[in-house]
Amino acid sequence: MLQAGMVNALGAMSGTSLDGVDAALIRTDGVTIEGFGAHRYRAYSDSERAVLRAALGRWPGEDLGAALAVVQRAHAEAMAGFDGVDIAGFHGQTLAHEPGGRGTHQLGDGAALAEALRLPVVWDFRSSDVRLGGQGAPLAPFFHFACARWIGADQPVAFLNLGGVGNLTWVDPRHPGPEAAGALLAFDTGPANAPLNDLMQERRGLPYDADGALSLRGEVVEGALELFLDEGYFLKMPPKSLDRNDFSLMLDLVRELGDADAAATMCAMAASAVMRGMEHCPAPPAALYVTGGGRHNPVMMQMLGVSLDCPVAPVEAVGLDGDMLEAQAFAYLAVRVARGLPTSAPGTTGVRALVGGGEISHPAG
Ligand SMILES: Nc1ncnc2c1ncn2[C@@H]1O[C@H](COP(=O)(O)OP(=O)(O)OP(=O)(O)O)[C@@H](O)[C@H]1O
Ligand SMILES: CC(=O)N[C@H]1[C@@H]2OC[C@@H](O2)[C@@H](O)[C@@H]1O[C@H](C)C(=O)O
Repeated sequence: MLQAGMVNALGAMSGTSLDGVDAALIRTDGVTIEGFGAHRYRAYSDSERAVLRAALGRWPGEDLGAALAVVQRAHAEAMAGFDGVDIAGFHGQTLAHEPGGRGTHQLGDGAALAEALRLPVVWDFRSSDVRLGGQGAPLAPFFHFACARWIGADQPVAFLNLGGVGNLTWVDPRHPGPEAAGALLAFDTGPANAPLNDLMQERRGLPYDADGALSLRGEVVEGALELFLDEGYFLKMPPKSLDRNDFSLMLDLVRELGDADAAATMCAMAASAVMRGMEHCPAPPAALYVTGGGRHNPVMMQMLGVSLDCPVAPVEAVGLDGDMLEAQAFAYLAVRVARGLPTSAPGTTGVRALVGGGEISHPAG
């Protein structure tokens, strides 16, 4: 087991948007963040993305050779050449997520990556949580607790990740640690960018609505928004988590709309899902800090700002890097796993007791 003390951890994340791999260094003992280091983004090529897209929804045992080769190559490239790394965290690519059913599937071979990088690699972070009755997601909340301390928060704050799917963490940093009952409440809010990306691909042949250019020109269609908010998911109490395509109905709801109105309405759906999610928070947070690609969409940000009762700002406002926060999270979690510390709790994934998820692979010799 890794001894207590500060180490340099390199984390990598390939998110549900399938855009590429983020890799980032942090210095931590798995409790406190001492500082952040170098980072890199390695994009998937169009052909690599097509291979990964075709593998979505597949489970271990199915034909995944081509997708696995893409994941391994992209991560080996993204994570190579960083100086002074002690340990690595490898999330893998989520292909399927069905916590109450078949489980959760992150494609990736940590043992092979440990050989390629010649580093100890922590991987398969979510399975044990699911096996013990948890959602297996979100897992960033323990890191968010450390971030709240790092930014000097002395009252509850919230972090919102607007990735393909949205997830919200409410943190009370006055507790002694993230494992304390009541320190964290976290869950997936609903779809964020994934359906908007699918719309852009379908109608414009573009991967996403860059800087909200199309959404800015549209009007929100209230009828479609109301139908969306009728979904039972929003009434469900946390814990709750989503697969990328759980809300494919969203595209159907905007099918008859013009491109700009459809895009604007989808932004409103993502923002309203967050608004509904905020109702679950035990107390209003002092601020909501937004991370993930959606913070670059001014329409989504503006809608959040007007609909929430607390200040809304990108995480950069408090000195964090919203493009790298998830990669940093899996670096931090890798150190926790290696030190035998928990990575999820009843308030984050709904697991019955504290769980430290993840396997550790060491390079041979
Ligand atoms: N400049 C921009 N303008 C508008 N949207 C953007 C911009 N940059 C990124 N995005 C959106 O953010 C998405 C990527 O976000 P991010 O990298 O946080 O997602 P992810 O990590 O793949 O997803 P998840 O967190 O669900 O696993 C893009 O697919 C796009 O929809
Ligand atoms: C199963 C899975 O990969 N879930 C992701 C996804 O992307 C956002 C949201 O859905 C969140 O639940 C999670 O990722 C973040 C990093 C998390 O675990 O905290």
